[in-house]
Amino acid sequence: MSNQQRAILEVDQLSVSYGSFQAVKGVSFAVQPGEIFGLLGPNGAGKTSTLSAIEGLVRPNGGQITVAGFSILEQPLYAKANMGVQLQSTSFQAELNVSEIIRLFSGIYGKELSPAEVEEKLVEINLQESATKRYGQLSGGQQQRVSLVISTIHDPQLVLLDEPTTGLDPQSRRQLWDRIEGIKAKGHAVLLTTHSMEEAEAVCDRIAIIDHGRVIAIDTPEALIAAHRNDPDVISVSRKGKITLEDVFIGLTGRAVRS
Ligand SMILES: Nc1ncnc2c1ncn2[C@@H]1O[C@H](COP(=O)(O)OP(=O)(O)OP(=O)(O)O)[C@@H](O)[C@H]1O
Repeated sequence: MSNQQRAILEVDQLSVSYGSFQAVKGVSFAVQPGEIFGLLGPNGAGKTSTLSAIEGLVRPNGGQITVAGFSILEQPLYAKANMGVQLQSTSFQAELNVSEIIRLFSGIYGKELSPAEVEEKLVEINLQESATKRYGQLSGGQQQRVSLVISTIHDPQLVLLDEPTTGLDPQSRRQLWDRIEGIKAKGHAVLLTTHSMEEAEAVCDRIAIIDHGRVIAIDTPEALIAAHRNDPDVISVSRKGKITLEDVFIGLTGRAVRS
C-alpha cells in the first residue's frame, strides 16, 4: 500500500444523464483531507448534477464515487454517514424554531444533543438570541447559518455546499468563509460550488472549472492564473490591466451567456 494520504472524496469518470441528455461527461477529481475544493462553471455546466450524484440523489450512468473510502453506489449508508450536505431552506419546517430544528436534525443524524450542546451550536452560529424564533422568521443569512451548522452536526469528513454564500451580505459571507476554514482546520474536506470568483480565490485551495459536463481545468487559483495569463482570450477579457481568476474563467469558457 502506498503511503500517500487517502482522498476523502474521489470522483472517477462520473457521467450523469437525464433521459437522452448527458449533463456530466466523465468528470474526475479528488478532494484531500484539509482541502477546500471549488467547482466552478457557467450555468448548466453540470456542477449541481455532480454534487447530486455524490450525495446519492441521482444515479450516475457511469463512473465511481467514493467518500472516505466507501462507494456511494455499493455502500451508500457508510458513504453518507461521512458526508454533510447543506440543505436548501425549503427543507426545513418554517414553523419550527431554531433550537427545535437543531434537535430534530441531531436525532436524524443519530447524534442526539443535550440542551447544553444545542446551546453551544446556537452560540457557534451567533443565534443564541434567536433560539425561539421560528425558522420562517429568520433572515436569509441566518437561515444559511442554520443550514451550515446542521450539515456539520455529525462532524462529517466531507461537507458539500451548493452556492453557500449566494445572497449573503459581506459580513455573513466572511463569517461563513471562517466556518468553512474551520472545517478545513479539523482536517476535513469541503466541496463547494460558487459563481463568485472572488470566493473561489479567497477560500478554495484548488478548483475545477467545468463546462458542458467536462472538467476543462483543475489546479490552485494561483496556478490557473499563472498558466493562462498570456492566453489571448484571457487578455482580451481582462479589465484594468490585471489578470484575475474571472478573466481566466471567461477566457476558458467563452463570453456567451448560457441558455
Ligand atoms: N432533473 C433534470 N432533468 C433534465 N435535465 C436536467 C435535470 N437537472 C439538470 N438538468 C440539465 O443538466 C444540465 C446541468 O445542470 P446542473 O444543474 O447540473 O448545472 P449547474 O452547473 O449546477 O448550473 P447552475 O450554475 O445554473 O446551477 C443543464 O442543462 C440542466 O438543464
